[in-house]
Amino acid sequence: MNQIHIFSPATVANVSCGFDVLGFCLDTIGDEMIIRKTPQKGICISKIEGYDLPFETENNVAGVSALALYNDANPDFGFEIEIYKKIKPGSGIGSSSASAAGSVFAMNELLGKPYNKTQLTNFAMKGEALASKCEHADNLAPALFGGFTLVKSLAPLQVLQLPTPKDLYAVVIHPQIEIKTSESRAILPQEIPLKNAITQWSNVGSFVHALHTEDYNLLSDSLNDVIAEPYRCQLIPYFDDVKQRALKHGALGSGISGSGPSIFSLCKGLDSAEKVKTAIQNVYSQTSIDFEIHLSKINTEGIKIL
Ligand SMILES: Nc1ncnc2c1ncn2[C@@H]1O[C@H](COP(=O)(O)OP(=O)(O)O)[C@@H](O)[C@H]1O
Ligand SMILES: N[C@@H](CCOP(=O)(O)O)C(=O)O
Repeated sequence: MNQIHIFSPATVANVSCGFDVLGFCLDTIGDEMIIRKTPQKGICISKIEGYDLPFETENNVAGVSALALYNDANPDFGFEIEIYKKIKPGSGIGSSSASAAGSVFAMNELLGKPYNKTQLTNFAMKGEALASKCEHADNLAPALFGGFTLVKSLAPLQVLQLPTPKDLYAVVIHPQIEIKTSESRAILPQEIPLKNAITQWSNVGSFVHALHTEDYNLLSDSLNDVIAEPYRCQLIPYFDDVKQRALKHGALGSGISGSGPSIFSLCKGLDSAEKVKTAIQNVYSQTSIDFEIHLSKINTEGIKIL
């Protein structure tokens, strides 16, 4: 095989209670990428459609993660990358992660799969660090493993794949403003009160338990963030209105998707998700802010070969 065409999905990181550790994968929005072998050695980004992003390998997250794998594998040929970008950069639904995970997934396939998913996540973290100014894997892991994931540790990297309750749907609303992950991280305090830490780790534990037991009430009760949301919500216009409206119309819970500005809601069943979608899109319809809205099943497969 000399060429591969993939769908690299958008992802929701943090999931309220799991800052930098929890994430899940969407199936209705993602980038497409075509990666092919080239006789000349090295990594080259030959095409980018959709958004204006750097072509230089070392300035594009897809290129940086590709280089990390390439330098380790050291093949006697090169790779050319085409990116068809559908996820707006700075969206909070893992735009950079889709590119970083996509390039290493595709190269691994073309090399005959020498690396496992954890190793691919490690290479992709080098690319993600270019965008976020620090390494984190909570978008990469769900893109590469599918479903819900928990990043147990970064060094050594340990990713746990969590179960996905079968009736779970996500609604993600994306007001069309850009929030850079690096800037949204910079406003967070470096230290947190013990009281908040206790609340947060009890929520992460109970959220993971709820996924295992398909306990939607517990899941709903655990979707609470006392660490990042109080600071980041100020960057997102009408955040409280969206959250309250989603809850009122039956969402299990809502929160900031990744570093924002997207806002996710988790819902039990398609009917409920459709009601929540209608209710929250009315919030931004009454303002001058453009938005996109996505209703998605949880994508348990992750990146797909097209
Ligand atoms: N292939 C790429 N896809 C998306 N963003 C990229 C890519 N390469 C570099 N970037 C840069 O990464 C930043 C967007 O990443 P980030 O702030 O993490 O947004 P998101 O939350 O959508 O991933 C932008 O500054 C963008 O120029
Ligand atoms: N844990 C990170 C997740 C960033 O996600 P993104 O989709 O905004 O890149 C953070 O909260 O900073």
